[in-house]
Amino acid sequence: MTSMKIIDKIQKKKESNTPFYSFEYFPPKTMEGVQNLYDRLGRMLLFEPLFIDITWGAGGSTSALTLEIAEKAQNVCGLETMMHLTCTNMPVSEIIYALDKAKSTGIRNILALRGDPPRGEEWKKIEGGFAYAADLVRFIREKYGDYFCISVAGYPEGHSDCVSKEEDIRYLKEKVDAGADFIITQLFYDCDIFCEFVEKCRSVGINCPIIPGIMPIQTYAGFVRMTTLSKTKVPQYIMDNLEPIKDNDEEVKKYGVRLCVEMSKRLLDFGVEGLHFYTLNLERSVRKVLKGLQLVTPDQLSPFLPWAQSAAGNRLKEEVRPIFWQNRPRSYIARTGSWDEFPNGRWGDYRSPAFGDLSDYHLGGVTPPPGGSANNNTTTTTTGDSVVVPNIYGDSPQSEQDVYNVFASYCSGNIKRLPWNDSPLSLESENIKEQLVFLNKNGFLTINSQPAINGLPSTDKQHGWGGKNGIVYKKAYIEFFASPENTLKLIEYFKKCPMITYHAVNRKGDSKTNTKGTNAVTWGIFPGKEIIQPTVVDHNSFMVWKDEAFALWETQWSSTYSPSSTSRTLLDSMINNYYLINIVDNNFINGNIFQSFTDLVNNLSSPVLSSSSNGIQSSTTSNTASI
Ligand SMILES: Cc1cc2nc3c(=O)[nH]c(=O)nc-3n(C[C@H](O)[C@H](O)[C@H](O)COP(=O)(O)OP(=O)(O)OC[C@H]3O[C@@H](n4cnc5c(N)ncnc54)[C@H](O)[C@@H]3O)c2cc1C
Ligand SMILES: NC(=O)c1ccc[n+]([C@@H]2O[C@H](COP(=O)([O-])OP(=O)(O)OC[C@H]3O[C@@H](n4cnc5c(N)ncnc54)[C@H](O)[C@@H]3O)[C@@H](O)[C@H]2O)c1
Repeated sequence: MTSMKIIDKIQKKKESNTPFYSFEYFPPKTMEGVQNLYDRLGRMLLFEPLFIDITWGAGGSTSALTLEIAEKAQNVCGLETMMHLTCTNMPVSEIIYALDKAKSTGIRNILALRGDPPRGEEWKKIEGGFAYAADLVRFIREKYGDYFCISVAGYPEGHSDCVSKEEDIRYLKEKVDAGADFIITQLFYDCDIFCEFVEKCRSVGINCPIIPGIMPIQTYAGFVRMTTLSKTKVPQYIMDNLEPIKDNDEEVKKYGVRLCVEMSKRLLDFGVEGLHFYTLNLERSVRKVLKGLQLVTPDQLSPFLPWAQSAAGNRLKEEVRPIFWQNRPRSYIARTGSWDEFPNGRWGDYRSPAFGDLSDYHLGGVTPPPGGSANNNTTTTTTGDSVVVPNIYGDSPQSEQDVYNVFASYCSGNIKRLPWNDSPLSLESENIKEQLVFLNKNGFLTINSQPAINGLPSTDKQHGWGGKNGIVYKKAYIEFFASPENTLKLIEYFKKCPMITYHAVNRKGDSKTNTKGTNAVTWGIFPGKEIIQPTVVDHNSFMVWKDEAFALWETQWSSTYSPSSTSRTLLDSMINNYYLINIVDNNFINGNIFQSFTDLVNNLSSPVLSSSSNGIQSSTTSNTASI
């Protein structure tokens, strides 16, 4: 395909008086995700977007992949592609490399950005790099003349670093004056704010197209977390509309589509040339919005009917939902690809194209603060170390038992968050709270769990999911850190428990497991549907998650102490030695996942005779509920 400048394409659309739309994608985290993104790009090609664009990971973390995907999208998929390029950590030589590479592969469109800082850091200009997007635009024009069409970012609510909206608009004008051809805005949910922004831009002489960035709401939790972290204004009526349906994922998605259609109509009436969709690598909602706006024909939609997908053999792979990320909102937002196809899915499938990296600029570059940064104090410990005390986790730990007590305090509700858990235990854990406290006090440091459920109404307040008239099931699941000694003892114990499956891995990657397969841990039966299996435990995802899990321990907790402090040394040693383990009790009818821990604490090295050991004996269990 001969590539074209997007600004010329916009001009042509304007002449024919037809609105356009475009789709943003990000580089998926895994190679399987990348492969599936290509499939998805191929399918979305049928919608005939004016262009697509590929983001540049925070701090250049995805630069090679961004270049590769942009090239394939342009040359293999035949999509007009715009590559994002940021200044973060980029010396001029690397900027030239990226632009030369783009040029040599036929890409003619660049979104020039300052970029967000790498996770957990403040933005800094590097030696020999650029400080602002305007400098990058100027540089591209100087070195490449008119070859590239350049777009830049605009912020209807003002950029998070800016002193005032007026000043931000002045800097936006500087980018346009430096040679930018058009503007794409940050997402927003209040159209009035966008319209005022455009009017202010026009009043200071910004005359180029200003394209609104739109993100369909995919899940209630994701939406609330994302808009809170990025401080995006949400009109009250949207929150009021979501309130009664917030527990019904399918309804939330449908509302997200309706809202997007309404917003898009308003924006088109206002006179925007086109709509830019933040797809999060998902296709279903965007497809429905385009259908709602009558911008696509039935022919363009038909290949996406369920039977066509099934014939392509994609169904099985799209049903996989690893459980590990359930407590991580940022990962959760970036990786909820699976929710697209299965409204009850919890966490990203590592093979899904929507399985992304942690850095999501839609959060406005906001990284949740480490453990106590919001309320840190410097103090001197009994050992004389001067440390920053993360109040949020209590006093600085001096022994492993102190660390155990922090985890236990979280489960008993005295500490509100842990590095892996942004909010307190959920209602789902109420009946197993005491057992979790016991585990943690004894050195099994839990970060995730679910109790066994043997058939409860899908509307059950504590355990239900997925809307009305269903029946839901869960296998008991616990994920925790444990010392190498405790890990070995547990593994020995599990040799006599055929119904227990586990995966254990330390930071270095030494892994132990008694299972290879993908294990369904949550499923539901709904009228007129096949079994819905939203959550699985899966080895490959676990291995990806373990890097994040150990990194969180370090970045959110141990690194908040000074390097020579006792607490830092202690935590670092635990991080380097402990195993991350998940166990599933496959006997969801009468298993007792906590038995093994009680036995170990009581120095019993194997089960006496429990339901988990033979899989058939019935016992009274405190963690199983039935209809
Ligand atoms: C459509 C879109 C796509 C994006 N894609 C990515 C991506 O792929 N990867 C990524 O990491 N991030 C991305 N971002 C996020 C963006 O990189 C961040 O918001 C970043 O913090 C600002 O980038 P910018 O290009 O808007 O910066 P700039 O325009 O340089 O502005 C940055 C800040 O500096 C201020 N400023 C500008 N010029 C001056 C000056 N001369 N003196 C003083 N202050 C000044 C501005 O008011 C603003 O507060 C995207 C944002 C949008 C809206
Ligand atoms: N619960 C389900 O099976 C299910 C299924 C489909 C969809 N959903 C939807 O997914 C979203 C989130 O669901 P969720 O309830 O599973 O998410 P969650 O984040 O509340 O789940 C994490 C689970 O781990 C527990 N946990 C957290 N920290 C822990 C720790 N340190 N030690 C031990 N356990 C800990 C929590 O109490 C909770 O039970 C909701 O919108 C929900 O409707 C849930």
